[in-house]
Amino acid sequence: MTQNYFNSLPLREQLQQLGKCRFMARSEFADGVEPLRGKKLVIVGCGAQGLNQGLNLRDSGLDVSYALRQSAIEEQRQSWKNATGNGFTVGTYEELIPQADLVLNLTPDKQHSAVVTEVMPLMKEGACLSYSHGFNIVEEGMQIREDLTVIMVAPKCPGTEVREEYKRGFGVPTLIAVHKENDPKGEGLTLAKAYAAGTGGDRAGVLESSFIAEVKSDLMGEQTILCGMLQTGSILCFDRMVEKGVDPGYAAKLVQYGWETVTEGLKHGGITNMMDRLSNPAKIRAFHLAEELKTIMRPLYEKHQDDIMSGVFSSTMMEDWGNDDANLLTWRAATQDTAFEKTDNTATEITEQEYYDNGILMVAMVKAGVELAFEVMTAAGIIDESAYYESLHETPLIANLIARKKLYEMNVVISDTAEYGCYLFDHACRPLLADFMANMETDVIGTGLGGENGVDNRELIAVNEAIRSHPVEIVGKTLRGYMTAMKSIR
Ligand SMILES: NC(=O)C1=CN([C@@H]2O[C@H](COP(=O)(O)OP(=O)(O)OC[C@H]3O[C@@H](n4cnc5c(N)ncnc54)[C@H](OP(=O)(O)O)[C@@H]3O)[C@@H](O)[C@H]2O)C=CC1
Ligand SMILES: CC[C@](O)(C(C)=O)C(=O)O
Ligand SMILES: [Mg+2]
Ligand SMILES: [Mg+2]
Repeated sequence: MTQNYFNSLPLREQLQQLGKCRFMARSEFADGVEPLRGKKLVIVGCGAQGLNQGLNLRDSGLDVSYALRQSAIEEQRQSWKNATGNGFTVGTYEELIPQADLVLNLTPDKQHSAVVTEVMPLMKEGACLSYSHGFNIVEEGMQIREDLTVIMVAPKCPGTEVREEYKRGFGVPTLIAVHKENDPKGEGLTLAKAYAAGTGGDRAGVLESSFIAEVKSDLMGEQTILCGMLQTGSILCFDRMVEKGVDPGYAAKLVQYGWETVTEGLKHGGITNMMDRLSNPAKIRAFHLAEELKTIMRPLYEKHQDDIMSGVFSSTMMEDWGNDDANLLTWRAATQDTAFEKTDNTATEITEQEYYDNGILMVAMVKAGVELAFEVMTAAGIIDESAYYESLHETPLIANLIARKKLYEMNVVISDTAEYGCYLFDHACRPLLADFMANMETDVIGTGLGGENGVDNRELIAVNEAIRSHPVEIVGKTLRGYMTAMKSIR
């Protein structure tokens, strides 16, 4: 039985690693993928991250192949199809791992202990093992052979986006880290930088972080604003509209595409721009609704962060892993069974502006969720830049997944830890918001404010000031500025 690594550290070390976050200069990537050129990169697993990272790394000139478990090869499962269908060499662990200079573990987190235990004895002396999420190291306390270097390259995006951005000539923001206990040759950072350059991450912004900061912020973001809040908001907004007589097909469409539309505004100009897309009276309504939501939900957000910090969340989830995912599978089935999921959309067109005008409550939920996640993360010692990526930055990407095929699709594409945490949040948040929702009328969700258009100038000025001065807006403006600058110099 391994021990939670974070909990084993003295407080000062915990705080130091939680606060580790340095935005790296583009010049630090001047060597590009050179440190990995000619080396053998073997990816274990060919799913959401495995396939897309592998395609990028190969297109960047690196030698990539896939080690899959024997059964996946024999049964020609999806992972085998993904890899062979894209012309990659595929082999068993025994065939490929012993020659690998870098083994990229891109299997689901719940398999990491088993996979690493099997792969590690096959790895050659002095090779490097990488992860895209620090769960196994931080929460499970996985012990890695002393001669091996252990790094993390964690794209802050779903795998599909990792590939799409690369094909557009860019990349996605990425956190890199070296596990302090496993850097025998002092080459971890060089390898992590080359790997991040190979995926295109260096063109979008790389944070030098720690395994701990990545895990504690990633889990928080995905459970609360990214997936939990959007799932809860979808179900509550749909059900309330139908209850109040809105056509179910219209309600389903407004919710399914509404998140994507309003968070497109967020992507370009933060909460300020998303709120500016509303009329002045609607903005003031959304602002007050968001304030109310923040008051009601703050204890829940804090509970999620506390449980993540203490290890309660991970041990609860690991119990479910040991129980053949009994809870996860029940919750997944229940999500598929919601009225929102099962209702067909109307064929009637909803214009871009109508999504804002008739979705004031959805805008308020996004604002409240992003701000709360950011506030609670930073209060726990996570640095603003990390908190921004794990809240505001990723929200539009997850909203895109809902636009594709509603909540089921979102839960399929995100990682297993994200899916589990999303259900936990959703099941606690829906009852918490029951009284609040009972007061919502169709003017804020479904039909819009109509002729209501008077505002008090002083109130509008105060609301605008409060929106613009939130810390997530300050750091967001800087980070989006870097991304725009990087795009424009290519
Ligand atoms: N999903 C995402 O967008 C993100 C994921 N990450 C991280 O990336 C890592 C990979 O996650 P993700 O891409 O979602 O994983 P997926 O669930 O998409 O892919 C899993 C792959 O691993 C294989 N696999 C499953 N079980 C085992 C096992 N026991 N032994 C060996 N191979 C196995 C599967 O193939 P088969 O079953 O055919 O063998 C499949 O190819 C995780 O650490 C995750 O936290 C980080 C950022 C975002
Ligand atoms: C949903 C969030 C994420 O953390 C991600 C795509 O970054 C995941 O684990 O899937
Ligand atoms: Mg993430
Ligand atoms: Mg995650």
